[in-house]
Amino acid sequence: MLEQRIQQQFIDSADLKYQAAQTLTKPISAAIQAMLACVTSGGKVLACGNGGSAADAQHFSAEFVGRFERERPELAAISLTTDTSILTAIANDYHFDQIFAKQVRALGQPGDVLLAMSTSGNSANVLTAIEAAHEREMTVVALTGRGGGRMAQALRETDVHICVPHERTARIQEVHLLTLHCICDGVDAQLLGDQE
Ligand SMILES: O=C(CO)[C@@H](O)[C@H](O)[C@H](O)[C@H](O)COP(=O)(O)O
Ligand SMILES: [Zn+2]
Repeated sequence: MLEQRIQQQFIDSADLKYQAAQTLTKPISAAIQAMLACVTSGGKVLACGNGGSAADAQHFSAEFVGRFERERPELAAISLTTDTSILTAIANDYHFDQIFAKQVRALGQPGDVLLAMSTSGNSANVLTAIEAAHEREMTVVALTGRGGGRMAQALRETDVHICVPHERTARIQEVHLLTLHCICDGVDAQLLGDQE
């Protein structure tokens, strides 16, 4: 019974990945172009999300700043989920909804990219970060699921929306992680050429 349950999780995750390969290829390609244009013109990616998506923001920033699979120049990315002094001060003095938005207003410059992740598309602190990014003339790359929630309405035409066609947070997160690795791989390929 337990083993069957485990196998079903693998099957569901793999099925969703096959399905998402059809629908997400175009927006992921657009995200790669947006991030490449940003970092090659002196910009940076600011990444945010809650819970598992906070971990994804950090995972992504580590691969941009450190490396992904190949040696290449460092790429500018900052996860907005890591500084506990900033996070606790903003949540304590203002509101939890502001923890990312105030950092975006502090650090964001025109031409930077906000990588905004929410499986529901409804996290208020991610939504306010998107508004702040628009104020700063940044492009938003949004990773969502469940139809995109309120984030789908908040995005502009010039933004990129990668919406995983599923309802379950865990499955959506699994495709988000694959998407982030596709972005790292695509940016590296554009910078260094296709690997032989
Ligand atoms: O990782 C998980 C569940 O798989 C959780 O930590 C999850 O990320 C948290 O419940 C988040 O607060 C969910 O937020 P969101 O994806 O709806 O924006
Ligand atoms: Zn999770």
